[in-house]
Amino acid sequence: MTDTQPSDPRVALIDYAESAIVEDDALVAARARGIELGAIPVSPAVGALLAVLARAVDAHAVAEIGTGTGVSGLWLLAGMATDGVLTTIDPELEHHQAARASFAGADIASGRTRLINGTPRDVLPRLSDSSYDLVFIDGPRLDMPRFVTESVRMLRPGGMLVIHDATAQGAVADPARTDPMTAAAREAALLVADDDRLLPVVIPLGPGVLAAAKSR
Ligand SMILES: C[S@@+](CC[C@H](N)C(=O)[O-])C[C@H]1O[C@@H](n2cnc3c(N)ncnc32)[C@H](O)[C@@H]1O
Repeated sequence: MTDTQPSDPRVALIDYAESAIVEDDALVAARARGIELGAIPVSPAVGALLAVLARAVDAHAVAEIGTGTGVSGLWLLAGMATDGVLTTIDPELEHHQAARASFAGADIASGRTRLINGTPRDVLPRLSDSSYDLVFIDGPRLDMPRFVTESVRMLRPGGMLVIHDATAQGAVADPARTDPMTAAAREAALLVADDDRLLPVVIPLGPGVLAAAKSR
C-alpha cells in the first residue's frame, strides 16, 4: 500500500481536458467578472466545446439564454462566422453591463452582439421560428423544459441545441433524486429524447453538457 492512491483516470481525463484550454486575457477578465458577480461562467473546456459546435454548424445567428458576464458568449463568438450575431438574454442589468465590458475587451464589434435585458418568458416568444443556427441554454434550471421547447422552435433545420448542466450535475441518473431542480432537468432531457427531430449526446465536461442536432 502506498500513501497515494492512483488517481481515477476519468477525473484525470477531465482535468486534462480543462487544463488543455488556455484562455486569453479578455476571457480571463470576463471570467473574473463572472465570479465576482456570482454569474458562474462555463468552464474553459465547455467554452471551447461551444466554439467548436458553433464552427461545426457555420453559425451566423446564435441565441443564448443566460448571458452572465459574457464568458460563454466570447467562446461562441470565437467559433461563429466573422459577421455572425450573438443574441443573448439576461434579466440582470449588472450582468449585461459586465458582458458589454467583456465583449469590448475582446474587440468584438458592437454589431455582433444583441443583448436583450429581460426574462426569457417575455423575450423568447418574440424570437423567430427556425432562424438560429445554435441555441445555448445557461439560465435557471427550473425553467429548462420551457427553454428547450422554445429553443427547438427557434432552431433552423440542421441547427444545434446546447444545454449547460443538463443533467443537474449527474443527479438525473439517480432515481432517488426528486427535488425540483433534478425533476426539471429530467423533464428537459425527456423533451429532447422524445423529439424525433433531435439527435442528442451528453458530454461530460463541466457539470455536463447536452448537445442535440436538429434534423435537416
Ligand atoms: C450561470 S450564469 C450564465 C453564465 C454565462 N453563460 C457565462 O458562461 O458567462 C446564469 C445567468 O442566468 C441569468 N438568469 C437568471 N434568471 C434568468 C432568467 N429567468 N432567464 C435568463 N437568464 C436568467 C443570471 O442573471 C445569470 O447571468
